Amino acid sequence: MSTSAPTVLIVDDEAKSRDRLACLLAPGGYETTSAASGEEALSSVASEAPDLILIAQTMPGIDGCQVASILKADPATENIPIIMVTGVEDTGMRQAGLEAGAEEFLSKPVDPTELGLRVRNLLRLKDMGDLEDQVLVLEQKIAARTADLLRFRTAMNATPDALMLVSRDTMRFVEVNDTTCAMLGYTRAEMLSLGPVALGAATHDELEAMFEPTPGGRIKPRLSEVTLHCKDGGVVDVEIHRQALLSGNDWIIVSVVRDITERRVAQQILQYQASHDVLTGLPNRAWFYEALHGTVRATHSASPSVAVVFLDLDRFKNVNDTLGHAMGDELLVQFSARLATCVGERDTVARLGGDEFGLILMLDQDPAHAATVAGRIAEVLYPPFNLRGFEVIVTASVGITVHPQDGADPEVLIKYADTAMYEAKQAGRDTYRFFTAQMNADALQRQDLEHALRKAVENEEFELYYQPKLLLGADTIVGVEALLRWDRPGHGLVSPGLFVPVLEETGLIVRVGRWVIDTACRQIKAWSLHATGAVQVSVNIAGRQFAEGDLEGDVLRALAAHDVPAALLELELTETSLMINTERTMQCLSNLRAHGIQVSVDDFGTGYSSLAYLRRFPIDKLKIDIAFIRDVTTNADDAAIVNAIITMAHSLNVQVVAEGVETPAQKAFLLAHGCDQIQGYLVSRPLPAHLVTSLMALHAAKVPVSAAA
Ligand SMILES: Nc1nc2c(ncn2[C@@H]2O[C@H](COP(=O)(O)O[C@H]3[C@@H](O)[C@H](n4cnc5c(=O)[nH]c(N)nc54)O[C@@H]3COP(=O)(O)O)[C@@H](O)[C@H]2O)c(=O)[nH]1
Repeated sequence: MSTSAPTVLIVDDEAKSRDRLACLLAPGGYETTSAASGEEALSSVASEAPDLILIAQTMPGIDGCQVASILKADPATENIPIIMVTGVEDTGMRQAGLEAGAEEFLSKPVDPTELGLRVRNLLRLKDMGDLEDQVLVLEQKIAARTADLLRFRTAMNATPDALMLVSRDTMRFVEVNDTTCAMLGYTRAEMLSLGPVALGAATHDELEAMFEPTPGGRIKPRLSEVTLHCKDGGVVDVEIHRQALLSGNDWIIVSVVRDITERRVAQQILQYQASHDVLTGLPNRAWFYEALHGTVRATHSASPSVAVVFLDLDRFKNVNDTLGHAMGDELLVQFSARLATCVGERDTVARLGGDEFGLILMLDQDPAHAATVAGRIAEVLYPPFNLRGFEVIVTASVGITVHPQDGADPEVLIKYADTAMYEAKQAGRDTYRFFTAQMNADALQRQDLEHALRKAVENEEFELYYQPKLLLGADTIVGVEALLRWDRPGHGLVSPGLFVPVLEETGLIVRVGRWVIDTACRQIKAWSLHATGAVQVSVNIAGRQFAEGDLEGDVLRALAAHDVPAALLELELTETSLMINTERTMQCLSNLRAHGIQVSVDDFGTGYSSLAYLRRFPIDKLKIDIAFIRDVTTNADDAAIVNAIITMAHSLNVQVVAEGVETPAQKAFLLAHGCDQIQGYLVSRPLPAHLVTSLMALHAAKVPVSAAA
């Protein structure tokens, strides 16, 4: 509704009438305009619509009725009230005017009071009509806005993500969806009284930073992962995608918030699996290395010094081999639990792989604390492990190195701990060793030896020497033992006592052992073709040759390749190698023996087996270890043991060879007690094949063999 003066358009072809009407309306405060014809009236309305029209019914050209019907037919002008002014009091004319759309009639001469009343009433009615129209328009707008809002809310609530709109002015939420409320446990009203800062979603500064444009003038969206606080005190991990937007004249931040609890849990599980050992639940090697790097970096703040400890279970392989892998696993699980009780809260225990474990110990003051822990480990290992009814006793070898005294680099510390552990093994197991500089020198030397041995295998730097065995009583050479020799370039002959253990540890013995068998068979053949005649040759077989190689195949192939009778080859095995991998070893020996190959047990007496135990194996000979022969003539115990071995072996139909016989007195003792053969420096040192050939020739010519040696 207009607040300015109402406008009235006066239409009449007579100027006098127009003026009179204008005069009559002036006191009412109306603003009047005039038109002299129907055409002029229509154009005036088109340019500016009046609030009311006073129009003469009869006019030349377009008359009052025509103007009325045109205006009433147009929605833009249909609401303008029209008073038709007529000079003719005629019912037909009046009816035509009403039909054309005029609201009122006035007769000329127009009564001023009536004119005033009719104009006022019609304008009031029009105002009311305008108001209704406006209310209607407003209602329509409100309905449209409500529908918009509903659509917006429905859309917001339809997404599984939480949506939050934040006003920049207040830094509070101005709109949130149902998911937000469900996620955080607040009602919508409660949410609208809060802001992102209160939920822990961001700091005020971080939110303000959202509005900083890039150098190119863009407001960039941001992605972040945070933990939101819920109403009940709980938390929820979320990923928030934020974008600052201009909404009308206000800036808002639109945040799309996604619950990533499941993703985080999955990540944590993956992380755990990547850093922990599945079997024992202990941290794994990768984690241990990472922890050691971190500890060494922080040593000065965390602890003045740190011990790195490597631990290896002794003869764990035996448990796997004899009781099976499931029992081996069970042992590792039980051991891990015991090990964890040996360290403090700040220390680390990890499984490095197999039966190898690593510890990082915080040594507040005293490096000897590491020795205390090693002692505790020995103690917790003392009670036997119960593996589904089987009682198993286990010991461990422990190597310790201390940072920063021994080294600063984690890799070096790990190497040193490993070296110290190796030394503990070498010292007889079930003990611990602190790393020393000498150990490092030894380790480097061993590394050098290992490297040179690998080259020796490639370059075929090995040779076989042979040591004769004498048949007691007859004093004839009945065989020889093949002994490996290595002429190391630049070093000369290296003692087998030094390099054979390295060949065994590295597994190179499998390849070298195959070469020994082949070379021995070639030599048997050579002697068979020589005047000396056939000679039985025994070769030493290492335990790993049973476990890893194809010993049976190697032996049969060598015999066939050199066309050698099986009876001329003897295999010498230590008691220990017989006890490892028992089933496989026994099967292999039985098969070879079935081909006629002889089997002898070397170094007898140094292991823990009894003769009764050895009966299970298909063996032909026992070689009494040099340790019992050395003092056999002076030590009553050794004499008794040797005597007992000879008697028991004979009762089992097994021949006896005495090793390391150096004196005629030893020989006499052994002859007197029924020993079958002797081997030792008294007969001959190990010799190259051609010298053994000469020795056998001399022997055949009845030259005393001791003189030839
Ligand atoms: N798996 C393999 N092991 C092998 C092979 N060749 C040798 N070896 C083993 O190396 C160890 C040391 O051997 P070696 O230095 O050759 O010593 C042998 C003899 O020289 C020594 N011996 C012989 N008689 C005497 C003696 O009167 N006194 C004395 N002090 N030593 C003597 O004994 C060694 C032979 O021992 P054994 O094998 O137990 O019969 C040694 O363990 C070898 O077995 C190989 O090819 N494979």
